[in-house]
Amino acid sequence: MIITGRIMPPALAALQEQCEVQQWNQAVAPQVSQLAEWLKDAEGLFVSTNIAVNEELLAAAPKLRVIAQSAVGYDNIDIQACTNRKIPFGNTPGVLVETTADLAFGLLLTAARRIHEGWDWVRAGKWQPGFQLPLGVDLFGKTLGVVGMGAIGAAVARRAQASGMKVIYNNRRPRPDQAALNAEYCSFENLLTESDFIVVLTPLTPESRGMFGAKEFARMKTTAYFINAARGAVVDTQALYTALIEGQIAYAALDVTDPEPLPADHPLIKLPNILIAPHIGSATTETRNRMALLAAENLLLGLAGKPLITCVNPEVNYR
Ligand SMILES: NC(=O)C1=CN([C@@H]2O[C@H](COP(=O)(O)OP(=O)(O)OC[C@H]3O[C@@H](n4cnc5c(N)ncnc54)[C@H](O)[C@@H]3O)[C@@H](O)[C@H]2O)C=CC1
Ligand SMILES: O=C(O)C(=O)CO
Repeated sequence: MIITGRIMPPALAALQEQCEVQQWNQAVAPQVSQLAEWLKDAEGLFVSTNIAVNEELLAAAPKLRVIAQSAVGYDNIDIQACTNRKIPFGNTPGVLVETTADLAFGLLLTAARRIHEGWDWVRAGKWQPGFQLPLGVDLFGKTLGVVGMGAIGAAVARRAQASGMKVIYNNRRPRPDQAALNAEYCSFENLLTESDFIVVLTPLTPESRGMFGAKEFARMKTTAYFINAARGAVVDTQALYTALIEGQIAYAALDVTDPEPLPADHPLIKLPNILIAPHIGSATTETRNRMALLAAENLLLGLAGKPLITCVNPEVNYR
């Protein structure tokens, strides 16, 4: 089997105990051509989100019987192409929910209270008597709009409610547990106009790609804070840049960008009203171990011809 990047040691050990493992050990993800020799004979593939599993890769790996990814989002995977070849694909839902919600809500709180700007001032020796930093904004009493009220969205909603915020949300459909969530379903258009803070947690799909563009930013409050912890391409980056420089919205906080990594000279980085984290939503030791172990378990099950625990294309999962 092949591992296309570095993975957490316990998961690596579990895989090495049971299979012959070929691992790509460089920081930059491999091209299909660089894996060609390994792919010819590989029966299992352990990937991460920085590699595309597409027709080209699958055609180079005729013996593949299972693919596992240590991430919940799978916009980098051509699921139909896997299904056509009867290859089950497993992701890692659930195990990263609270950790990613902490980061998304942490971005919201940090941006609202300008914690990162304050620290920059202190570190630069600018802390003088009197207060010269721009003031932050309160969370309590404000409205949070969650776009994509799935597992992580709901965990963010709970954090916001504990901070005294009202929560509204937009989803593909209203949630059956809406009363327990204590959050009101509303149209995408109304969410844009009513929210003081917007947190995006949808998967990246053909429908959600570019769903935040010039028209959507123009509808938001000029005081709105926009937080994206989903995937960079859900947002039109140029439109976000324009909205921030023209004051159509107040602030953005991003854990994901388009492109990724964001080049060091990218115009977004120079803006005063933005906070960007390098895609660290699930990046704690505990959660990265849980994710890698679940992916390793999926992979070993698939190789044994048994059902994967979390399979995105159940019609070809083993039975
Ligand atoms: N920043 C990071 O490190 C991480 C990012 N993610 C991203 O967050 C996404 C969500 O993860 P989960 O909450 O576990 O998934 P989930 O499947 O539980 O929730 C996704 C929700 O989005 C809704 N949705 C789908 N398309 C939509 C659309 N066009 N408009 C409105 N709502 C839509 C679905 O109905 C569902 O309720 C992942 O797909 C991934 O891309 C996930 C983990 C870590
Ligand atoms: O799980 C995911 O989808 C991620 O983005 C990485 O944690």
